[in-house]
Amino acid sequence: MMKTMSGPEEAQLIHKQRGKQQQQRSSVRTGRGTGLSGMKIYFCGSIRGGRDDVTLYRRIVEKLQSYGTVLTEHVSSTNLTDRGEDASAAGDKLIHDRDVEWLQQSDVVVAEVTQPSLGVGYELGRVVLMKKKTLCLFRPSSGRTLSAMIRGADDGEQFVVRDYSEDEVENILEEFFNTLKRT
Ligand SMILES: O=c1[nH]c(=O)n([C@H]2C[C@H](O)[C@@H](COP(=O)(O)O)O2)cc1CO
Repeated sequence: MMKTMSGPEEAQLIHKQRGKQQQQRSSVRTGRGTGLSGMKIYFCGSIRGGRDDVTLYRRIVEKLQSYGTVLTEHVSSTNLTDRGEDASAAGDKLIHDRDVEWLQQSDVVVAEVTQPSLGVGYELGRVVLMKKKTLCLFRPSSGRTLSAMIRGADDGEQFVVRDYSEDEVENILEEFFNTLKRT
């Protein structure tokens, strides 16, 4: 279980995040190890909404890393519990502000929306206003019905919702990034 952070620990977290951002900026500039010349990808997946799909998030992030830098790689970490990165209110503000900044920096957004999550819903609402190319992935086999506020936001172009089964995930991502190459 993750504990609440002290002031110095929080400062260390910010320092680590800044380092990561700088590293990401430099790999984006060089395009090293990236498919679509250093694309920045924001991946959304449930954290406090429940971690049932974390192994699938890992698979998605691994595939996304062949196309660019995944700003939110931590979402797919099996070490991250449903308590999130930090339980204190100060930590929450850091997480929120950092993630909104990453959303703004991102070129494309991919969200796994099967496990309902307030945070993912919020991120997608912000992203619609930012007019970023967005792919939402939903598994009907879960027995859930996706929120109308996500399914109904599909405009067939900028914001797309795709039903899929787990075994197709890599192919669907390939298809999506191939269409980006053509646009
Ligand atoms: O610790 C966190 N770190 C973090 O980056 N997030 C962001 C990224 C995820 O796409 C999304 C998950 O939201 P939620 O925790 O409400 O399920 O919010 C959310 C939390 C915890 O809410």
